Amino acid sequence: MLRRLLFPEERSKKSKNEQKKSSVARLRVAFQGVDGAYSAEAARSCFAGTEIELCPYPRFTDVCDAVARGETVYGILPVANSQTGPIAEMEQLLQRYPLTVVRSIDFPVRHCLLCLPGQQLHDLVMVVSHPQALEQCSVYLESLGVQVVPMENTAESAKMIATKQLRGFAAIASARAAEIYRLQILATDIQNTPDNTTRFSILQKNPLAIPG
Ligand SMILES: O=C(O)C(=O)C[C@]1(C(=O)O)C=C[C@@H](O)C=C1
Repeated sequence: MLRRLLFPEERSKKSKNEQKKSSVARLRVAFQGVDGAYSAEAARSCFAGTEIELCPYPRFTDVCDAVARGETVYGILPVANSQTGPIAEMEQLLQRYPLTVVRSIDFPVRHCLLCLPGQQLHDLVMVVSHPQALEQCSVYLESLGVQVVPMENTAESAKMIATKQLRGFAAIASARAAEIYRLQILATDIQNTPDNTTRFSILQKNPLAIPG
């Protein structure tokens, strides 16, 4: 107690060290896209109760590279969807990289239509999103009758609309992406099937063998 009073700087040094240690100890998980992507949400749900550090990468192949190089302990990939089936790109990546699927979860994917605050359905000329999300919402999109443009990631599409303040644009993404990028939700549950789920797999380079 007395030492703390006499040397307060010692305490702040220690807490900085502790902070450093805890951030090193956190499990790094690579995902494709930006915050608010379904991959990130699925990783949070998969590691619920464990402190993880979500590490964004632009492409799915970068996620595999990050795990293969040891930059992150885990990576997460969307491997199949309840409506559209197995995702070919992921099957190829799983064959190409010497990585092991250590866990898989079926994550509910509830797509929303997001735009700048104040915009209405009749203002829209273009909808952007990941090709998988566009396919999963094809019925709704046909009814909208606007131009559809594929992008790398659902949350990235939302982020682009917010950053560039794109009027007349909407993104198909999660409700979480709307919150993060301060967009308005024009419609919810726009996927073709109400119980739409995507299977996400967690990858690891050298999983520890369980003794015994
Ligand atoms: O774009 C995202 O947010 C992703 O996580 C990718 C992805 C996919 O590739 O299937 C994940 C879940 C949904 O099925 C739509 C898109």
